[in-house]
Amino acid sequence: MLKELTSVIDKLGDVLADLQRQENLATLHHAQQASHEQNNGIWQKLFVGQPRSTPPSPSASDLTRLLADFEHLLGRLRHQQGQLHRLQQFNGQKLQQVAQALQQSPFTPARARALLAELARLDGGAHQGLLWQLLDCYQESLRLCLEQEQRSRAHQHELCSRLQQLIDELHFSGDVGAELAKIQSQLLQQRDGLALPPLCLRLIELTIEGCRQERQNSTLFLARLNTNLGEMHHNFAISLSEGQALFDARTHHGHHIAGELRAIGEHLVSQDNEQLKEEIELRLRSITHVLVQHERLQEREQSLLNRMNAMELQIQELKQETEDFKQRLSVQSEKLFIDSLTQIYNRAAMEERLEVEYRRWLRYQEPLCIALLDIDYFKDINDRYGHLAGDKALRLIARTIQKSLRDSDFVARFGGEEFVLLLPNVNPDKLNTPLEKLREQIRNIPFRFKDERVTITASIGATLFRTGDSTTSALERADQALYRAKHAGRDQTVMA
Ligand SMILES: Nc1nc2c(ncn2[C@@H]2O[C@H](COP(=O)(O)OP(=O)(O)OP(=O)(O)O)[C@@H](O)[C@H]2O)c(=O)[nH]1
Repeated sequence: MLKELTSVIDKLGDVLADLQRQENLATLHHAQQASHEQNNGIWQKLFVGQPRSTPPSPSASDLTRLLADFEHLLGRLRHQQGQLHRLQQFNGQKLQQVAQALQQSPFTPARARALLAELARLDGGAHQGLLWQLLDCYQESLRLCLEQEQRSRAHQHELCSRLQQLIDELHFSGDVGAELAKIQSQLLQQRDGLALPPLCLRLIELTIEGCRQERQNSTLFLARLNTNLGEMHHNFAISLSEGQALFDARTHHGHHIAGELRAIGEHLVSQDNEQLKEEIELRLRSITHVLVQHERLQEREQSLLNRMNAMELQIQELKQETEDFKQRLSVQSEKLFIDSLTQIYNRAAMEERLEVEYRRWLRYQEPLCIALLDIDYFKDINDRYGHLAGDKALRLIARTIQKSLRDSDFVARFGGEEFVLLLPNVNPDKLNTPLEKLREQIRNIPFRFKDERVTITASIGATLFRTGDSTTSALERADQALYRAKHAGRDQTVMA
């Protein structure tokens, strides 16, 4: 997919370069035509009547706008290409790790091993992220089968809900989509832990199948786009050389006419009458000949302009198609960075953003805070009011955190009931204030489960980046601070 995208981006780059050349030519053409008309205007009026007004070139007036649009589009596509590439690398590594762990496990059955081999051959593309999570669930379900019944029930429930969330993120249509929906409802009533591993495997198979189909569709779409761009590139090249040839010919004719007129002027002063008459007749025949050719050139120019009009339409259509494609890409990469339950950023997005903020911190040394927020006794909420109540609480808490932060701050669901916050450019002396305010806001959310008013609290561990820190060392320090907050009785903020 990335390869096809790269080739489309390259083609767009070619078309953009053509557009730029076309614009330069149009500008030059207009400038030279203006000066040419100024020089010969009087003579033209004398011999040809009013100068024929050339219809305004559509490309000249609209090219600048098109160029800016194309450049913008190209820039955004390149940016998205980079983002996708990094994310695919991350997900690819994760996929490899989980697959390796499964390969090495003595409990992995033959069907799963066959699927792992298939996965190694498949380029999962945009779905690598989901695939490694599904493999992770599968590994977990195998482990649950081997565990004691008592402990495994809660975990089994959790795993079912995780799998349902993952299915939510898959947007396959047709048979694959229908079977996924069936599995999702099976997961709702899942009682038997032993049935989970085969269900997981079926999910992985379906994801691979869906991936293949989606890849096929994307490849077809990109191939069509690529062909269209290729044709456009070709047409541009032809029009460009045709335009250049016409321009050269018109300039040549202009010089010719000017030369003839100059010669007439010279003869007027130096020759006697009879000779002068012959000379002028000869010159006029020559000028008439040039003017006929000139008319033909103008017809050719008119047809070139018509072709360019048609090409502009083609460009607009192509732009629309590329815009649609960009939209699809955006939706896809957004989905890759958004947590499906809470609709805030997920861990992958956090890792991207952390890198960006860290590099900015290294460069400008403005205070950067990283904080971990973990909901207290969340397991009790699940156990007492059910998993769905737990999910609802997570959604509300995520929304509360998001609302409480400044626009420049960042929050992501780190996993389970844990969130990570990045607060750039904070006042180190007043760092506690926004974090304590946030903790209070969570505590004051009016939860109501089974007609009971429930207070949910959170613990926060936070730290500022220090000289010599890496992203990992700062994150570990925030984690230790969170650990201390939990052990000191929860519902508090600890700075490290
Ligand atoms: N409903 C729901 N629960 C989840 C989700 N992800 C993780 N959990 C639950 O979050 C709970 C976390 O439990 P623990 O790690 O023991 O932590 P805790 O109960 O919050 O206790 P402390 O963190 O020590 O205060 C587990 O029961 C998980 O099942 C989810 O997406 N939805």
